[in-house]
Amino acid sequence: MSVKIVLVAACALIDADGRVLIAQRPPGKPMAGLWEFPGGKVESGERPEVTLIRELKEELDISVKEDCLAPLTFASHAYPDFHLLMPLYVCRRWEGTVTALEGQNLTWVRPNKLRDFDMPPADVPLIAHLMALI
Ligand SMILES: Nc1nc2c([nH]c(=O)n2[C@H]2C[C@H](O)[C@@H](COP(=O)(O)OP(=O)(O)OP(=O)(O)O)O2)c(=O)[nH]1
Repeated sequence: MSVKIVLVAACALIDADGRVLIAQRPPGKPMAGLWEFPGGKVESGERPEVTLIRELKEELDISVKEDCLAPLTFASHAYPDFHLLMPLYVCRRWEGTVTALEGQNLTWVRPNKLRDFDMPPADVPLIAHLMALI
């Protein structure tokens, strides 16, 4: 049986206090209300770093340089209707002020508090990697 693999690039923005930005998926979308790392689907022919730079501008109004995106780990998770493959980058440096351009709720959280937020199941194993990093 074939499975649809969906490639999503995600980023943990980390502020000077070691807090990570998460965003709440808006109503109407799959997994609405869950807290996730900013990012989005990698379009055909697009490099994941380019996806992230594009999504961070569209969603958060910040400019990120490619050499400020450091790969940390990835999620590989079987959802009922697709398989998610999601590289997680970290970024500590950007230009501009983080602004919720799509009306999404945003919050900055210490990694050891991420478990207090409902996140997509694919994201749960990523928390330990952020705790180890910060
Ligand atoms: N951005 C992001 N997506 C995540 C995370 N964890 C996780 O399972 N996902 C899933 C949710 C979606 O199925 C997919 C990301 O797609 P998306 O946010 O660009 O698209 P979407 O579901 O709104 O769908 P679409 O309308 O753009 O087609 O990856 C995460 O931490 N960040």
